[in-house]
Amino acid sequence: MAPVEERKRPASPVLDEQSEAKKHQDTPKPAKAQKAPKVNRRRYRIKAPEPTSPLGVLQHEIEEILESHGLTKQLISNDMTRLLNDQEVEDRFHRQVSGVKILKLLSNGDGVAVIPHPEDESKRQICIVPFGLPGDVGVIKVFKTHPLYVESDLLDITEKSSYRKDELINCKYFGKCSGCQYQNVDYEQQLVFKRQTIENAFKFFAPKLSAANILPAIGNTQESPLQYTYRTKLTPHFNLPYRKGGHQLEYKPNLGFGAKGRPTWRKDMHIGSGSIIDIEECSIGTEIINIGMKNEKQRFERDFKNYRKGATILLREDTELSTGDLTKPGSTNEKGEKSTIEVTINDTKLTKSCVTDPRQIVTEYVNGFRFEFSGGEFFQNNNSILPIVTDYVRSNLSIPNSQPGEPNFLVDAYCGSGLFSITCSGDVSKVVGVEVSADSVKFAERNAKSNNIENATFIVGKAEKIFGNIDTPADRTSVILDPPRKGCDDVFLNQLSEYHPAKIVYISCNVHSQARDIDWFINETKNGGEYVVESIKGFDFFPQTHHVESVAVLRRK
Ligand SMILES: C[S@@+](CC[C@H](N)C(=O)[O-])C[C@H]1O[C@@H](n2cnc3c(N)ncnc32)[C@H](O)[C@@H]1O
Repeated sequence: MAPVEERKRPASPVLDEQSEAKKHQDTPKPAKAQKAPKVNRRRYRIKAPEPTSPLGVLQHEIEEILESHGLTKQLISNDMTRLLNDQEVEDRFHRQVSGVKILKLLSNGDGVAVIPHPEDESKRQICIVPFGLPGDVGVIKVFKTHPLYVESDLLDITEKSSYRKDELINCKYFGKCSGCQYQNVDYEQQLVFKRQTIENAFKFFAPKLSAANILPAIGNTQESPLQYTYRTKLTPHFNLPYRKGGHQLEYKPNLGFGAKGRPTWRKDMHIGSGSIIDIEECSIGTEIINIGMKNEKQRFERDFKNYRKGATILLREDTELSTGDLTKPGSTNEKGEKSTIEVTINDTKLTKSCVTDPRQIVTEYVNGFRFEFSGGEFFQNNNSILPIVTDYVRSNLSIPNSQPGEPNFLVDAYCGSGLFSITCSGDVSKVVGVEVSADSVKFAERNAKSNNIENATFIVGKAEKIFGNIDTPADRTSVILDPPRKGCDDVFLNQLSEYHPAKIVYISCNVHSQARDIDWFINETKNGGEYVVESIKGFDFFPQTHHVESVAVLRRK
């Protein structure tokens, strides 16, 4: 293959907030009169966030709010060095405010409001209010200040949003646990919020495609068949305080999930105020995962004194045919017996158990295919939606204007243990999967074999290197991309463009990096301009949370 032109995306834009804060740090020092005692002034350290990380996305969302309220960055910027060095200023800033109206939702599911500045009547603050819904009016407490926004806890709701249906809440920890954001929103409305998240992602991160008005309308978000009890993996964790001399801990630390501040708006909720909430059960986890949680919690109550530092506990659902190997280790109850449950799906009896060892082999069934993978490696977490997603991806691989009998090929970049390679193998002549984890490739090969798939091969390596090994004709090849949250890098996108496949199906758990990659691929790579974005559609892998998976289909014009 000819050498690929190395074009690079520009580095992260320098944040205005950085220069703003730097300005405050650089204020001239007063002229030396007499030697004053040295005061150690604390400086605000600024890290430029990765543009498509939650903090990077927030920069765009703040800009949009400012624009819609006729505000400028100067009107909302906070002098962080003063705040860090003057207790009085800090007290003024960290305060209770009433009558705060939530204006909109951020892509991370938090509400956002504009509140008065505590020092200057002409200024305002952008205030993030977790668990606030657009239209809610309430009392908040500001507890942390940043250069361009403040964080708060929702203390009370005085006027309810029309979206708010608190009677739908299914979990006693909702409203404090950082896991779910939307339990009190109709499921149909959750799907609408997620479509809006994708629309915003393309507006913010695909500015050229948006300005050219050539993106398709974002499709309706595909619902998940299960809206609770769907998560096949949970990872509760605990922290241990530092103990001088390694003294044993006398009290049991909380084991569960992170708390989202200290909100008090749910008057029927009485749980402690630690940074980790002690969780007994999680309503989005599957039944066997919750049984595993109960077992591991009991074990932790007995063993916590033996731990020297905090840890995360793996809970991963394992599904075996009831006639299969049931001797595998799994979470055990207090009598030392392995916990299992029996379910029947389409007349097939299955036994479910909960794996806690990251090195143990886990089994899952998707669309009649059997998958094995290491408990600690990546596998999708909502089994109920996987048949729908894999069918959708498969149906979008077909090459336009194909004649009957013409061969077609599939390259599955970032293939993991072969989920898409295997479920889509029936429709193509040959599949090549590539994956950086040698362990996952080992399982992809094993999964192809155990499912009697003979047209799939797998390569251990970086997706960026794959095109040197691909010999299938590009105009008969579709490429699946399913990268981690950070998306694809420039080297990969340049190579993909050079290879010039007939179809690209880009699956992503971070719609922001997906939008950025598609904009860059089409506008900045050699052959990118020859592609059209055929469709973009969200899939709700994580009901009750703000997360959305997005599938974008690109084809050569
Ligand atoms: C979101 S997962 C998708 C896996 C698979 N498609 C599935 O659905 O099960 C992303 C995968 O990309 C792999 N990965 C990360 N960086 C990579 C790279 N540079 N080249 C190839 N694979 C990579 C990870 O190990 C992980 O298995």
